[in-house]
Amino acid sequence: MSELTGTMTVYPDPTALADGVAEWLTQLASTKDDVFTVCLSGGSTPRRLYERLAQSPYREQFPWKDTHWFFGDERFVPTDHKDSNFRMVSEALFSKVPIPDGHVHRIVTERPTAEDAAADYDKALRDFYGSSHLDPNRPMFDVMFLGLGPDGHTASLIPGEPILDERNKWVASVAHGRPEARISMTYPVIESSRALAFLVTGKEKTPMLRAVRAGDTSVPAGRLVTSGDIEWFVDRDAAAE
Ligand SMILES: O=C(O)[C@H](O)[C@@H](O)[C@H](O)[C@H](O)COP(=O)(O)O
Repeated sequence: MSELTGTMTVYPDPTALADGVAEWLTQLASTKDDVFTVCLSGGSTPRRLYERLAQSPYREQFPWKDTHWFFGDERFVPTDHKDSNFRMVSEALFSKVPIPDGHVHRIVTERPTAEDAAADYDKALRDFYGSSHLDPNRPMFDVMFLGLGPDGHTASLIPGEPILDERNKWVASVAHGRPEARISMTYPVIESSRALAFLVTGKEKTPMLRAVRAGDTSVPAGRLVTSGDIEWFVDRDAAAE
């Protein structure tokens, strides 16, 4: 049983959650005296956070020049496609704040196959990390943002997909993503984070939120194992309070 209890902060609604997490991330980033690395999630809940970060006071306070941005997963679509996570984050955040060139590390989907795109990003991560061995004492990310699907998926660690058993690759393709094939980080690299920050809103998530926090390893999110911090940022509906 892997305990994912962590710390849960309950906000009245998704708007308050976005502001609270923006504050948390800004404070965390400001304590780091060197490069700060954030891995982003897709989904509607994280989008509110990205939009809030682009507004005052975070727009002025956040250390954009010291931060590198990564993607935990991506849909295998062009970057101008409505389902692209990169497009979503670009519209919500990247286009509105002063991020230095080379600090956004997107999953390049303009490749012949999802497998090619995954292999490219796998190499890019290893190059950035500077090694092909993930040292538990040197996590790759300061913060890994994760959503939670009603079926217990997170990133594109989707029930029934071979990626759930992938322990060597850092990035793999997911043939049966919804609505398209996907590219996703695997467990080892997602777990190589100082903090896993789950963003969960809505009544439909309540059962899975409770199950995963209680350590239900029958679903993908419940199988995450980390020595880092676990932060649950949820709204009142998801917490069913
Ligand atoms: O690319 C994606 O869509 C995410 O990787 C996915 O794992 C998402 O985080 C969950 O499906 C929750 O999404 P919501 O927060 O929108 O419910």
